[in-house]
Amino acid sequence: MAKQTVRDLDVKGKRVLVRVDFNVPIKDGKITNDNRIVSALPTINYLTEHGAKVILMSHLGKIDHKDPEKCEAGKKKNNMAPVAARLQELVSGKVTFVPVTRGEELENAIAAMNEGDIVLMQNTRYEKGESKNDPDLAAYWAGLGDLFVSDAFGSVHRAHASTVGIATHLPSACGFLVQKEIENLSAAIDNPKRPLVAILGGAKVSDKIAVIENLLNIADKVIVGGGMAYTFLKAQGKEIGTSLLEEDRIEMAKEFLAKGGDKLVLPVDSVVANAFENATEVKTVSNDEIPAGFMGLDIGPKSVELFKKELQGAKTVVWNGPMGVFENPAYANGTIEVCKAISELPDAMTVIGGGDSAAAAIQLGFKDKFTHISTGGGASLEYMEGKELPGIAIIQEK
Ligand SMILES: Nc1ncnc2c1ncn2[C@@H]1O[C@H](COP(=O)(O)OP(=O)(O)O)[C@@H](O)[C@H]1O
Ligand SMILES: O=C(OP(=O)(O)O)[C@H](O)COP(=O)(O)O
Repeated sequence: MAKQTVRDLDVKGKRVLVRVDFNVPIKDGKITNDNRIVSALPTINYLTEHGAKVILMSHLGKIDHKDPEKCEAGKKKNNMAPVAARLQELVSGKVTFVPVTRGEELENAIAAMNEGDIVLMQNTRYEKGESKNDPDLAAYWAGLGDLFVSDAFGSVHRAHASTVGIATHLPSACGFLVQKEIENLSAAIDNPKRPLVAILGGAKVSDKIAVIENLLNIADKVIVGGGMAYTFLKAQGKEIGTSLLEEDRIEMAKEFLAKGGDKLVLPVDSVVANAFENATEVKTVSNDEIPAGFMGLDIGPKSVELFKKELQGAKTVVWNGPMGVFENPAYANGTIEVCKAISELPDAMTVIGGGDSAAAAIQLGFKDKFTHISTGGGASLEYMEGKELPGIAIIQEK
C-alpha cells in the first residue's frame, strides 16, 4: 500500500485522533463479541508505546436523528460506555471515557492527557452531522488533534465526518488493522484460486445487494441466504409472508436473477415463525409455501444441503452475512452448518467479512478455521467489488 502508515508518523507527545470501528454487538449492556476492539489493539498499543496521546473515535449502531424520540432511544441504546470498560481491560494504560462528542468536558479531558494516555469519546453518531460528513463537525474534531489515523476498517466504505472529513485537515496515516485487512483481502480476491464461491446473507440488503452484480462477474457461484434471500424470492414472484423485504431492490434482484442464471443459488426452504421475538409458532416450510403472517428467520435443512453441495470443491470462499437470525439458537442452524462446511473445505482460501458473520464464526468456535476473518462486511465487499474506499483513499500517500 502506498498510503502512509502509523510507522511513518512521528507520534511522540502528539494528540493522535484514531478512527476505530468499535461497532460491536451489545446485549443487555454486555459486549457479546469484542473482536473489533481486540483487532484495533496493535495500532493503539503502538501509539501509546511511542508516546502518543491517543484519542479514539467510533460509531456504535445507528441513530435516527429525524425523530426526536427515536434519537433519544438510539443514544441510550448506543452509548459507548461498555466499550470503554472493555477496552480498559485490554490495554495497560489509562482509558478515560468522555460521554460527549464535543465541548468543554471533551476538550479538558484531552488537555489533561499525558503521553501514553487514551481517551475514548462518545459514539460519533450522537452528532447529526457525522453521517453527512458535515464540514464544520469535521473541522471541530480535527482541531482536537495533531494527527489522524484511519484504522476503522469496518467503516472505511463510509464517507463520514470521522472517517473522511477529519482527514482533510490533518497529516494522516492508515493503522495496522487497515493494512492487514487490505493485504489479506487482496490475497484472496486478486487472481483467486477457482472455483470461487461467494455466499451472502445478513440483513443489510440495500447496502449489500449491489455487490452481487460484480460478484456474478468474478465468482463461479453466488449463494444468497439470510435476510437478503427474501427480496430475491419476492422478485421470483413467491409469497414471502412478513420476511425481510427491500421493496425498492426487487427490480435489481430481478436483473441479477436474469443475469446470474444457474450461477445464482437461492435457498429452497426456510425456518419461519409468526414473530421475530417470542414466536408461538415456528416451522420449516418450502420457500414456495411461506404462510401469510410468517417470516423466514433461517434457511431450512434442504437449503443447507444445497449450499453444502455448491460449496464442494471450492478453492476460494468469500462469506458475508449470516444465513439466519443466528443470535437466537432456534434460527442458528443454517449459519452453523454453512460455517462448518466452509471451515472443512480442504486447501481453500476462506474469507469471512462482517461484524455479525465474524462474531458468529468466533462464537461457534471456528475462529482458527478460516484464512481471514475480516472486521468489515460492507467494507470488504466494496473492496472486493473494486470500489474505492473513501476512508482509505483520503489518507496521505507516502
Ligand atoms: N432471515 C433474516 N431475517 C432478519 N434478519 C436476519 C435474517 N438473517 C440474518 N439476519 C440478521 O442479519 C444480521 C447481520 O446482518 P449484516 O449486518 O448484513 O451482517 P454482517 O454484520 O456480518 O455484515 C444479524 O443480526 C442477523 O440476525
Ligand atoms: O458493522 C459495520 O458494517 P458491517 O455490518 O457491514 O460489517 C460497520 O461498523 C459499519 O456500520 P454501518 O453499516 O452502520 O455504517
